[in-house]
Amino acid sequence: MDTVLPVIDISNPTVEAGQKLYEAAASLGFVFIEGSGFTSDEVNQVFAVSKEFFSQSYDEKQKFAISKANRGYSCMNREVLDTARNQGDPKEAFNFGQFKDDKAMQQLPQAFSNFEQGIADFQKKCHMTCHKLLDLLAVALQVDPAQGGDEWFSSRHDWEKVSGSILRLLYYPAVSNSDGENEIRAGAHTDYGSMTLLFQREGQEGLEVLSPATNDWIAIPALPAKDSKSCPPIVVNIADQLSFWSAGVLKSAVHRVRFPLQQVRLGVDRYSMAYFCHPADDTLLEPVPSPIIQSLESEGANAAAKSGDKVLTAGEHLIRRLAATYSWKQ
Ligand SMILES: O=C(O)CCC(=O)C(=O)O
Ligand SMILES: [Fe+2]
Repeated sequence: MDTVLPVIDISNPTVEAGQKLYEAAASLGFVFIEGSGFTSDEVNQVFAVSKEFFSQSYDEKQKFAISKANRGYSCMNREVLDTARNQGDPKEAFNFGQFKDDKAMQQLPQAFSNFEQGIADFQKKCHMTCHKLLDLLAVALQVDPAQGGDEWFSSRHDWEKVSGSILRLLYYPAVSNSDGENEIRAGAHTDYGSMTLLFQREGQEGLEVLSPATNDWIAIPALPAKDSKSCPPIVVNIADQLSFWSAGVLKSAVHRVRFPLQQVRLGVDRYSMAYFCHPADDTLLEPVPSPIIQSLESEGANAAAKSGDKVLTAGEHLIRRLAATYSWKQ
């Protein structure tokens, strides 16, 4: 399929699929994947409970207000993704932290506690999809087999270990003013972790990526599913920690959400879901043993290692970023 982004079938994770993923990750940093194994039913069920939750009153939702651990409900205008704009995003979100033995480690509103197993399964499947993508990237980057090879990245994203990984449900209410087209729904930002999976719905577009080559905003479509059983292609983007780690070889692209004119006219809401995959908190963001990455001595983790500075862990890296977004004091 020809779209602004390549669509990579990962049902058969061949070296060619890995090469294609790597090329996309090293250029725009955004790509579509299909063949992930998610069914349309699985995805629709999570969208359904998301809608149920967000349709409740402010007071009801505020009972689960976001904690310093980055879990819970973030209300309209709470989050300032683009700190240069100094203006909150007109969107709502609910963050699920990690589950343990299929149980949430946070208090859940009823819309979600009624479907706890479904959310736990969905989150784990997201994480395992990221493992698959990380393995494909490690192959393409020729990571030294003696030091972990294909599993160099995924072994640092152990599902059982504590990490900043978050499943986030997002709700962007329709805008009523005619100038809505110019409204930014989620300010320009890069994501913080290793990579993000983004589930969108047809007819609710709005995601845009800044092209490093032309400095233009590229509208990302919401593609239809290839058959009635599978979910639509999922957007994957590289995030800051993987970019830093790979000495900038993999690109963490700036993106934002606005409402295209057509959506404003129709008055549609946008619902999306993002899985932010992070390394385990205690992972050292040290140089990757890849011949492609090692030569870049003045970048990211390579430069930090060379300067003799303390090597940051993924957990420390994340705390710095969250403090900026939510104006927390460190
Ligand atoms: O809702 C979207 O499409 C994107 C959201 C996003 O980029 C984020 O929450 O980091
Ligand atoms: Fe994002």
